[in-house]
Amino acid sequence: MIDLGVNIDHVATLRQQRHTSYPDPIQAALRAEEAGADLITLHLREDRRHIQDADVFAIRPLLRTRMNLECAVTEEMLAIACKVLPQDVCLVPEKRSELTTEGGLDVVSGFQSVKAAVERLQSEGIRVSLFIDPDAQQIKAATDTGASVIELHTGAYAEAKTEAAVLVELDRLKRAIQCAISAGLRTNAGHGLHGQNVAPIAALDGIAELNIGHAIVAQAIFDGWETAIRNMKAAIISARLNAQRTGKQ
Ligand SMILES: CC(=O)[C@@H](O)[C@H](O)COP(=O)(O)O
Ligand SMILES: NCC(=O)COP(=O)(O)O
Repeated sequence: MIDLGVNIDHVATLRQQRHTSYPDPIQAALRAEEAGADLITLHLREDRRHIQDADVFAIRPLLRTRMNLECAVTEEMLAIACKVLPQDVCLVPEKRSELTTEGGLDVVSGFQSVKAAVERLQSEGIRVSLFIDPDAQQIKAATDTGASVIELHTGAYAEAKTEAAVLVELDRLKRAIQCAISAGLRTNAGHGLHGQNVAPIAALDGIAELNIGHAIVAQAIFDGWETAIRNMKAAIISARLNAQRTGKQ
């Protein structure tokens, strides 16, 4: 109905803070699957601030669900992805100085390099997703690269400060979903989602998967890892069922 991808990046952030061996992202991934994660998402950043190459290689054969590897469109990352062979790769923009991924990949400006990356990954049997802003031009360009999936960046929605601004962002997302679905794209979403803001996004018919990390790791401090995942999954499924029952999105 709607998949939950649990992003384990910030389990690794905590480990890297002290260069200890714990908390272990491998254990986080396997226990996330037990708690109901439909896939495991992890972002191998160029600066290796959280997930390390060894984590990606170790986790890949152990997963019973699927791996969604997020990475930048660089020769180094594409070569790693072609060695790891995750089921999904999500191509994301990266800025070294950013705290987190600030916006979507500019597929319009970087069309040739994104298209070449999509073709290279697909030739290895990897499904490719493009992490983009909810924008019709970006969706058109994403479709033209031959990618079959997009992930809509929900950061602007998550950061909207007033009710009116939230509604504007939700409307942008709704229009983007319609546009993507008409183009035949599987449409995922994520970034900045948490227990208090996830329901309106999960309710949007057409969203196939939500990727959520930072808030689950944060909530796990209070509730425990598995409970935080189970509660997030219950929240998104209940929002979707409620929308289907009432016809309201
Ligand atoms: C691309 C994306 O949205 C995720 O990778 C998520 O933001 C977690 O990683 P960072 O916090 O390092 O951006
Ligand atoms: N692609 C978004 C993602 O994987 C999770 O983002 P966040 O929940 O850590 O902000």
